Amino acid sequence: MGSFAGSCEIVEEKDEARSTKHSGRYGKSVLGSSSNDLERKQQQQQREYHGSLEYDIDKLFQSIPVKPSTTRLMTSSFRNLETSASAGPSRTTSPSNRIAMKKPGTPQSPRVFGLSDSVSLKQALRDRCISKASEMAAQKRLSKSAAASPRVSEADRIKTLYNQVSNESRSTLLLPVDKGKGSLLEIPSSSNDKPSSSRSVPELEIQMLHESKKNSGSCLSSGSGDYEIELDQNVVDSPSAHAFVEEDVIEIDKHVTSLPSGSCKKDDYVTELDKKTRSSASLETEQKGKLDNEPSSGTEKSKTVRKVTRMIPRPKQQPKKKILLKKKLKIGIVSAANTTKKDEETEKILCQRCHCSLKSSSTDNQPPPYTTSHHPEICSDSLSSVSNNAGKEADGNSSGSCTISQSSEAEIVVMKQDVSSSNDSGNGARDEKETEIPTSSEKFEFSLSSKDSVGDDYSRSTSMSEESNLSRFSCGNKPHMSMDVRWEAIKHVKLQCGSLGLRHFNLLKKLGCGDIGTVYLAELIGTNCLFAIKVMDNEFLARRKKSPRAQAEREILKMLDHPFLPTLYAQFTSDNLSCLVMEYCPGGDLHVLRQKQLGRCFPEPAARFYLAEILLALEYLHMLGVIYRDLKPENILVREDGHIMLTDFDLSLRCAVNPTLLRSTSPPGGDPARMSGPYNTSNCIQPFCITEPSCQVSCFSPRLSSNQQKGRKPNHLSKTQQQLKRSLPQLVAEPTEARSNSFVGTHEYLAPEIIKGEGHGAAVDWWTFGVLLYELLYGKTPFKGYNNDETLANVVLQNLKFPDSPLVSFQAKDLIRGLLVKEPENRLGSEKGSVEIKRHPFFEGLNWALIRCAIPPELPDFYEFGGGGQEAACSPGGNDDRYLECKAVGDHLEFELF
Ligand SMILES: Nc1ncnc2c1ncn2[C@@H]1O[C@H](COP(=O)(O)OP(=O)(O)OP(=O)(O)O)[C@@H](O)[C@H]1O
Repeated sequence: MGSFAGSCEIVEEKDEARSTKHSGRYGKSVLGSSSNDLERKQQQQQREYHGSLEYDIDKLFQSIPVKPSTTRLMTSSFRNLETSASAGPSRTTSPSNRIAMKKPGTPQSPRVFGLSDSVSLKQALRDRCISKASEMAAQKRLSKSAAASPRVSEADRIKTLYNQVSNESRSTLLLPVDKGKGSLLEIPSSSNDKPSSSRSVPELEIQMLHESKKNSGSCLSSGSGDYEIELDQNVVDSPSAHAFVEEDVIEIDKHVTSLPSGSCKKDDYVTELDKKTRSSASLETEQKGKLDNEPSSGTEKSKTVRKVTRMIPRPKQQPKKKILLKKKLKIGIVSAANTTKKDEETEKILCQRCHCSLKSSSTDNQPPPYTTSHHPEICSDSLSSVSNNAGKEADGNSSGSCTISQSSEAEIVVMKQDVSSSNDSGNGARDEKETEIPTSSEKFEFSLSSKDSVGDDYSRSTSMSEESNLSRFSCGNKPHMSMDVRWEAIKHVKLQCGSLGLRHFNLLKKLGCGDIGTVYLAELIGTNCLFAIKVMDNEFLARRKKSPRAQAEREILKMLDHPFLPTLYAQFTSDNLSCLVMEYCPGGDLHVLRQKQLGRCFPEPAARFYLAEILLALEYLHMLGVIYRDLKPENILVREDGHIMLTDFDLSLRCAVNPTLLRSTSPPGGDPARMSGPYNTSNCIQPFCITEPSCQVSCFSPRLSSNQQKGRKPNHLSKTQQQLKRSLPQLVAEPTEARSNSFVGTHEYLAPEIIKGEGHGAAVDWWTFGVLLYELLYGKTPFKGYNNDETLANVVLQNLKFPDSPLVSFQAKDLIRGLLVKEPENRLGSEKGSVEIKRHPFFEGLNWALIRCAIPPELPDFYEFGGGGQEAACSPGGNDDRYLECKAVGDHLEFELF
């Protein structure tokens, strides 16, 4: 047993007391204590010890020769370690290291050894084990490293093993908790302290990293530099762990490469990571502060590190957190390196605008969805639809500029939207064989019947771009019919057969024959879906110069998406026959239906219902820049559900329109003088006479039942209500500027300005609207003569007269008067269109927005399977003039039987 002094030197102060205590216990012979008691005790202990197993082992161990040089080296090595540990920041000893150093002197050890026998039994055993393990590790390393020294001392092996143990413990236990502290302990600050075998790899890495830092450009910011600091630290700390990191980095690199360069997510990701990694990197920078001064290139470094770390084996345990962070860092670096400034700007904009949907918006060339912000929003349901469609046209075909101006009479904002129609840009791409372009006009082409339509000039008509129409059309993008199974049926056939043709239909019945074509009831084969197919002979049309009319109709049909207008499901050309596949209306037309009414005229509520729906359809058409010009009962079809559908657009005029949202305090209808007749007086004797003008009635005002009306004052709304109603915005979508000199229409329905050839505009539709109301109520048109000429003369010259029977309300007659004003500029509706007419007392209380939900007038049970043709005219029918009207009262709906 020798001196214990050597051991005591490496014991920390804290344990010194214990050492002293132990040395007192075991070191008397060494120190030469003279206490008898103590000697006795020691002798007693020695006796006990000599008889113990430990003593035997100790003896056995002593018989093993220990090379003094090796022992000295070990001691000096420990000393060096201790010295280096106390020399600077890198000397911070890890807890695991401390335990290993202290073990030889711990109280558990029954023996201490002098310098010659300078290790205890356990220490010696440990040394043997360590040596063995160290040897194995060193051999492994030496076999891989060409630079490894052939002469590896036992102390070096211990140190190497220690470093490995230290690294492993750090990577498994300490890394997540204490990244900074446990990092650089075992890395000697001086290369002199390192055995050549153990320092080769990390040092090489550090050197290379330094080099790469020096060589790197300035493409990475300081933030990026932070990432590299982290990377370096990793290399220095744990080469094996770094190897793992590097593998992931390689994967990540691939991943990053596959990311879209303009990815919003990527940008966000980087930004988010930036924050995290910068904070963590700066934390580490504070603690390490050795390798992080120089800016570096992440890309270059990655390459360098990759080179180095490929030699390093991958450990079994992987510090997950660290790696995760690394992944993020790498992504940040690569994406930052790959993203140009322009890209960044774009990404920012896109991110702000669409957030997560950047990818689709960047790759998708679809136009943005039409939103209410682009188009005026209006109170009426149908008007919303109108607005939406108008917007679509604007977006698809014109500049669609939205300007804000102020109306002369409106006190608030006016939103203007220019919807300038474009010229015909060709024919339907879906209609491959069709090559017609509207070129000619037809002048004064009268047909035999006074009710037949006449048409001429289409030179002024414009059409929407085929492309935009097709894009909507091909998608079946008709919101009001989006749930219709017929779309699916047609789509299915197209998918199966590639295209749609007449061969896919069974023509069941001829529904009617018009001026430009014949309409058939048809069933799509294999489905239960019925359609009305309008078949037009292209040769015939060309010969009769009616191709432009067919073209105009097709163009308009494509645009339509409204509950009271036909839905065009498909169009195609088969054997030089142009076919339009439309919605089928089994209820016949209003002309036929009127014939079936008692007295051949509709009761006023029914007429009011139909007129209201027609008004919405016309409003919509005007909004689209379509002047219908051919309103008559024959063109108003009745659907299965009793609601109407306005058809036949071959005489329609297309024009520019400026839908305007108005909020006006002036009385609706504008000039009160335009409210004609006794309407403004109090001396009317009509049953539903309203003695005081209540022009303020908006489309949302509740309608009172007849009984209620009788018992109430006409002006039943409070002042507040009236003001509120006045302040509701109005959509004005009247193409007031449109002009045509064409002689088009049906004799009895022709407006004076058309007959006089002075040029006409949208007001002609309001004239025809008046004639229609007259006919529905009285069973005949107001200016009908013995022949067409007399009819025309009457239209221009004759004053409006009302028959004595049937009895018609004052409001109805007043509306007719307002509409059948011979001067178009004074006609009701000529200034603001449907807005003026909707507010007429005839429609008072009608819920325009919900009219499509209202129960229509009861239909006579005359039609079976397309009884809307000529056959239907002869069919007997019922005459129940009662119908339910749906209206909003407060928050709920009320139904009222009329
Ligand atoms: N969707 C439909 N559903 C049911 N019947 C229809 C439909 N479309 C048209 N019809 C019927 O076919 C007949 C002729 O139709 P259409 O008005 O389209 O022909 P046209 O040649 O345009 O007539 P016009 O001479 O007025 O221009 C109509 O009288 C009507 O009864």
